[in-house]
Amino acid sequence: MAGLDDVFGDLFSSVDGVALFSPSGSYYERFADLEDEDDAVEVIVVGTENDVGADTFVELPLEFDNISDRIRFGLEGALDQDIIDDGDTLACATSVFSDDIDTVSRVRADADNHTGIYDLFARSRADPEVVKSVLELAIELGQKGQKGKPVGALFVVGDAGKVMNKSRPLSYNPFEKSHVHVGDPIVNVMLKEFSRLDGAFVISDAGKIVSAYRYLEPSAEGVDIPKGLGARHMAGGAITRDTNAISIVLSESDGLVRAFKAGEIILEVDPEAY
Ligand SMILES: Nc1ncnc2c1ncn2[C@@H]1O[C@H](COP(=O)(O)OP(=O)(O)OP(=O)(O)O)[C@@H](O)[C@H]1O
Ligand SMILES: [Mn+2]
Repeated sequence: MAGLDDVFGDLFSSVDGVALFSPSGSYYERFADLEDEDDAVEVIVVGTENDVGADTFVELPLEFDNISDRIRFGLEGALDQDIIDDGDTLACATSVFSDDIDTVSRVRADADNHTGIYDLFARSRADPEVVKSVLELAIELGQKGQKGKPVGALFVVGDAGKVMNKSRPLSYNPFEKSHVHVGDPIVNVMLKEFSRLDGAFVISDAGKIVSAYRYLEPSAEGVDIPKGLGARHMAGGAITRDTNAISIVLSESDGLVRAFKAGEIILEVDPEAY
């Protein structure tokens, strides 16, 4: 019988590179030595922070709990930064069951299979930090709800002028004359408080809260949303096709947070998993 090394070895034989997801220092060191050899493979570190000081690094906006999202983000980022080429095969080493790396996936970086998860943060009109703050806020809101009750919310981020033109007020805008930004803890409390109210929040590229209570009126032709979801998701998806905004939607009915770009769902996260 072939040894296990022979069988599992196929997972990382003849790969073009190795992607290490949030490796510990000592784990990374073992690869750094390998890189100095003649038949060196490229070593890419992917993580929320470059703790190990790797030369080749792709920054994650958050530790995706879903492994395929995590790997896709890393590979789409590496392709975008020209670290790897379309068609390259990578051994992606990540942790699933503990903090240590315990899993290797052999993945081909296929530009045609592009999900847009990296573009959502790095190539949206809005500042990546703003996208990240809004996503975190939506996840937090999904975990806690409002006073224990599940709550829904719709955040439209970026291209605010155009978004305002494709929407109308449902009520007095509490952010009318204010200059407040997402990410500020007090503002986050206000946003959570106002999430009980109808309509969407409109946020600028730089994170300024432009309006609450906005009723979106994009053309929804040809926008598909999962069954069971309604007007909030339809409007949230469609506005990202009509404008260069992205949207982040927390569903009151199924509790999931979804991000839309160009009319498509790019990311779906379960707040309870964070
Ligand atoms: N065009 C719109 N613009 C802004 N907000 C909207 C729009 N349509 C609906 N909403 C908001 O979404 C809320 C929920 O609507 P609906 O139940 O149809 O959406 P949904 O997609 O099923 O979302 P959920 O999963 O949260 O129920 C409404 O009460 C309203 O506040
Ligand atoms: Mn609904």
